[in-house]
Amino acid sequence: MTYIVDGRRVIVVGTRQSALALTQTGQVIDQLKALCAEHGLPYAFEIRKIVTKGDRILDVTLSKVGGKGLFVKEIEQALFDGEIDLAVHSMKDMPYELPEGLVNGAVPKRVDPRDCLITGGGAAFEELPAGAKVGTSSLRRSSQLLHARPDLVIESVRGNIDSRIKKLETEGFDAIVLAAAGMQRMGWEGKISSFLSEELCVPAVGQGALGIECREDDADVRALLALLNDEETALTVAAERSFLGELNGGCQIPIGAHAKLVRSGGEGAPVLELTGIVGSPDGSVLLKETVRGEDPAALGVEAANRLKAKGADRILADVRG
Ligand SMILES: NCc1[nH]cc(CCC(=O)O)c1CC(=O)O
Repeated sequence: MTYIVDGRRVIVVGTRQSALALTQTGQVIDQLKALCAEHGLPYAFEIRKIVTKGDRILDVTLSKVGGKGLFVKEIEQALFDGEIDLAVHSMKDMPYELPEGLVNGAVPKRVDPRDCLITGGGAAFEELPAGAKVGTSSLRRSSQLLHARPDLVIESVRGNIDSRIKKLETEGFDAIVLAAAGMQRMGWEGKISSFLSEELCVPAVGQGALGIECREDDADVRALLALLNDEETALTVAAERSFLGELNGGCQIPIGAHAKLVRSGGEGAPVLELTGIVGSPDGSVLLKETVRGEDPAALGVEAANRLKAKGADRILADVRG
């Protein structure tokens, strides 16, 4: 199955065709090439573009179709078929459970996890006029923004980040909410008007991080990817994903979580702090818990259980309908 050119194994990297997917895949390949040079590893890389079901129906309401894994199914099939050897995903779009035979080979260092606003005049959240029209299709964002500012009018805006930014003007929004990470990876930091603090708007699970999926039995690729893994990001993302798993969440559900290291592993085990939220889409209810501990999986479960004790299950059942 391995493909050799001039005595070097060619690692085929699968990607979706959106500008963001292509950009972040290219950035990961550049990092892998640098690691190969540094460690004297003989690999070459090739990109293979894959059109997923999610890309074909982007303009249909994703939440109605049941978005879970919509962007990853074809990519996983290509991994199983040996058509590709690894795939770079935005962590927040990666399903909680990977199929048997595939693993997340690396969690590279996370970039900015916050959400940000793109506005016409560069306004901060607090400066948005009363009744401002804010574009987001994320129930997590609408819940938290309406909780802070019930006067806002939230309207859905879909598509890739470039088309969402265009809709700021063409559809008369006062602001569009996007993940800062996507803007940063595209080199569009300059278009960010202001950031939403992690206290005001708890980010999506894994926001700002990537995951790199590969075959469990591909020893070459796993050894290479291990060099790209960032321990701090892997730990914090593990806590956030444990929280999401315990609440049975997908990406169309008003759940957010953000973990950070509050004591590095210098003396003893690293200590994590995890904040999780579950909210109603209209912002009338916003449940939040912050917990600290050493075990990421246990921390996610603890935060989820505390929210369940406050009624999170009922909110989620209402959203799921
Ligand atoms: N749901 C779409 C998506 N998936 C990943 C990112 C980029 C940010 C990231 O990698 O966390 C975005 C865009 C956005 O939410 O604005």
